[in-house]
Amino acid sequence: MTEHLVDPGVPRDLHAFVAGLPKAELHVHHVGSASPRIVSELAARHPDSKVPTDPEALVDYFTFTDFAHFIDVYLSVVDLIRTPEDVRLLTYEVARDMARQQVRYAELTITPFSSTRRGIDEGAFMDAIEDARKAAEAEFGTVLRWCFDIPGEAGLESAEETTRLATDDRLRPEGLVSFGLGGPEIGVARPQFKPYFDRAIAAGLHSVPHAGETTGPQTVWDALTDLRAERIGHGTSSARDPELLAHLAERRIPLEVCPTSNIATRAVHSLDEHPVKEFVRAGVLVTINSDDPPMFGTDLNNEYAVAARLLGLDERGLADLAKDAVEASFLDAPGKARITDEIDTYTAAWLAS
Ligand SMILES: Nc1ncnc2c1ncn2[C@@H]1O[C@H](CCC(=O)c2cccc(C(=O)O)c2)[C@@H](O)[C@H]1O
Ligand SMILES: [Zn+2]
Repeated sequence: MTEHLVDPGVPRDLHAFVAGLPKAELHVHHVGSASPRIVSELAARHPDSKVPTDPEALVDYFTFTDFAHFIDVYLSVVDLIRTPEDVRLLTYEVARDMARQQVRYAELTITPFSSTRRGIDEGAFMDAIEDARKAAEAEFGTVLRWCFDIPGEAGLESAEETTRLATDDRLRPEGLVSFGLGGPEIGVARPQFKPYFDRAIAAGLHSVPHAGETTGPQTVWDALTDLRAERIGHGTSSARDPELLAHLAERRIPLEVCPTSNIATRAVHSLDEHPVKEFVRAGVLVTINSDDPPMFGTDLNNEYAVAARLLGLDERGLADLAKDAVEASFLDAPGKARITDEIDTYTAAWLAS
């Protein structure tokens, strides 16, 4: 964890434990993971961009007034990715940053529509992410899988295009495991995307839409009923509906909780008011994630430290949280067993020292 991300409410040795803990991340966006280092490199390639390259100016640039402002800024970073080589660089360097945090496995949410509509050739796009995935696994030991998401606000044209890219056997990349829906929720009702999710699910993809991040619990119900969600991106407003919490707990539908993101986009007022405690109390399977880490001034290790503070966890509690993410992932059984064993071995050695 970088020095500025030390949560003062968490003991230093717990931070050190988290830094070395093998982890899986299930909710993290491709473009939203571009660190200042990566943004600078991309901006140097495309100097006409309005995105600042200086890390200090980026901190201001990445301060959001609300969710809509966040999406505007997000799209300005999307505009920096113009060639298949940009896509490859971003993907490979994001994996390097993950490996530094002992992330062994990540499902990275990619919005291919945003790149193809900006003129990147679809085949070259797929080759770029796959090439980076294979290089990252070989060189950093981090296994990447993809979730292709529909940018809902871009309309049904984007839903059609994303579904085509995710299901056409000639295009669909080997690393693709799931299908999502992102962007603003207000005015973007989930049920209209049912036919697209039906096609993606029929093609063998898992359903993982964002829901209940910026709208109420009905959006989560819609994601469950119409989009057959197997996990929910955020699901923050589920806390307002006890029946929904009971349903999520009973069906073992995990929530992909991203605490700092919810504060940065002003979906939740403060960390102390974050409903993660209520989720755990209701027996819902919680996974901890970073969403768009550099844009929110966080990283996955910091999100685990925040969770430790909000949930009162010690080393064993944090190891259980890390194992829950592995369990909720779409990794195969031997892959899950390998990371789970590694978490147990690491934790036992730490506690014995
Ligand atoms: N916390 C988040 N919660 C939700 N989504 C998040 C979050 N973080 C990142 N995203 C990403 O933002 C994208 C938004 C893209 C979008 O709205 C849009 C609209 C119109 C045109 C275009 C275009 O490309 O031309 C794009 C989503 O697809 C998603 O992957
Ligand atoms: Zn997200």
